[in-house]
Formats: sequence, structure tokens, C-alpha cells
Amino acid sequence: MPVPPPAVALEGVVRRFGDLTAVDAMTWSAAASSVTALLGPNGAGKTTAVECAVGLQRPDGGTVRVLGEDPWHSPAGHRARVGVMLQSGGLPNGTTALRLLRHLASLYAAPADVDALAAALGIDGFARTTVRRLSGGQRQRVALAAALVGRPEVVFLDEPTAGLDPHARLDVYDLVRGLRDDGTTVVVTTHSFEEAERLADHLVIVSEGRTVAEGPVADVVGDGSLEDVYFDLTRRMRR
Ligand SMILES: Nc1ncnc2c1ncn2[C@@H]1O[C@H](COP(=O)(O)OP(=O)(O)OP(=O)(O)O)[C@@H](O)[C@H]1O
Repeated sequence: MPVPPPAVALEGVVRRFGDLTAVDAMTWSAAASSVTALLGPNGAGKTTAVECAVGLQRPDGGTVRVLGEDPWHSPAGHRARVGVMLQSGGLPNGTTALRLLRHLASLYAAPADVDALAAALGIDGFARTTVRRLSGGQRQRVALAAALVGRPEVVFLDEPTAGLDPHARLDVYDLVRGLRDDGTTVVVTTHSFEEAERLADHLVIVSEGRTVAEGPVADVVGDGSLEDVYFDLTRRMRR
């Protein structure tokens, strides 16, 4: 049986900002229907790589393929199959969580059930509160729901649990596992070793714009701990 192509594949991707090479020939891939965790120090190039993968930034070199297409040139139909939750959030302030999610759902042909999604993320308790009045963690949950409401085939989650309380974090873990079990490809960036080990099937560690380790979690970690492997392979970023 031929091996199916990865849902996400970065090959030698380069992204420069002036003199700074933020992504420096980065190569990794994410298999379909799996959770891939992208770990690396602040400034290692994770967000930049994710933004290249969702077609928000154009790489200066290398190739990116998501569901077989080049995201920079991909049409709206392809973009609708890809979800993204960025760190910056970018939620409109003047509406309620529920109105926003219902609005986003209306843009897709076959959206998720907004009420079920809101309940799974504990949004139902503040669904009618204006976004402006939500706490950071509450906004984070709304941003996650917004990334998922179109039932994407591939979803990129940039630090989805940063700032969440332990209950909410467990809700997100359950949700991500459920997505994966339903066939969604999930790429998640995180600084949490626990999160990577609990959630990921596949690990990618990046440092200074390059991939320094990649593989199934057990292979990357080996007999040691993820923490030890991470500190061996990465350096504190000075840029
Ligand atoms: N638009 C930009 N202009 C200039 N430099 C940028 C820009 N975006 C990112 N960078 C730089 O590129 C490098 C990689 O940033 P990036 O946000 O991809 O890192 P990251 O691994 O996601 O970090 P963090 O863990 O802090 O989120 C950093 O040095 C950052 O300052």
C-alpha cells in the first residue's frame, strides 16, 4: 500500500525579515489525522512557519504543501479546509462570543454545531457577554472555537492553551483528541512538555529557524525525558 502524502509538508522553508532569517531551511511534516506538536524557544520561528503554512506569509524559499496545495497561491475553497488560531487572537470586541461564532458558521457550507462547540469549550457560560468584557482565557477559548467552527480538515493552533486554567486546558486536550479521532490533522505549537507528551503523536522541535528533531514522540524522547532532549537540542534565543 502506498503511504499517503502528509497533510502538511514544509521542505527547506526559508523566511527572512531583513537581515534576520526567522525560518532557516525548515523541514517537517504532519501526517493526516494526527496531532503534531511544534516545540521551540521564543523566536525559533514557529509562528512564522505556521503563517507560511496557512498562506498568510510567503516563504522566501523552499516549498510548503497543505492538503497537496501551495497555501500562498491556494484558492478560497482550499483555505476553507484549513483552520488557524493565531496567538494574536484578533477577535472583534463589540460582539458576543455566540454572535461571532454563529456569524463565522454562516460562512461555511457545513459548519460545526456552534452550541456543541461552545459547550465543549466551556463558552456557554459567557456566550452572551461582549468579547471586550471577557478574560484573556475566555477570549482564548472563543478564538479556538472560531478556528474550528468551519470543521477544517487541517487546523493550526498557535499556543492554544497558553493562559488557560487547568480545567480549560483539559477541555482543549479532549477537544483536540476528538478532532484527531474524527480525522482532523492538528498542528499545535506549545511551550508545554506535558502538553506535547499528552497530546502529540508526532513531535517537531525547532531552534533558530531549523528543525532539530522530528519523529514519533517515543522516538524523539527515547529513554530520557522530553525536557532533557529539548534542552540538549535548543538554546535560549537571543534574537
Ligand atoms: N514581521 C516581522 N518582522 C520582523 N521580524 C519578525 C517578524 N515576525 C517575526 N519576526 C522575528 O522572527 C523570529 C521568529 O519569530 P516567531 O514569532 O516565528 O517565533 P516563535 O517561535 O513563534 O516564538 P514564540 O515562542 O515567542 O511565539 C523572531 O526573532 C521574531 O522577532
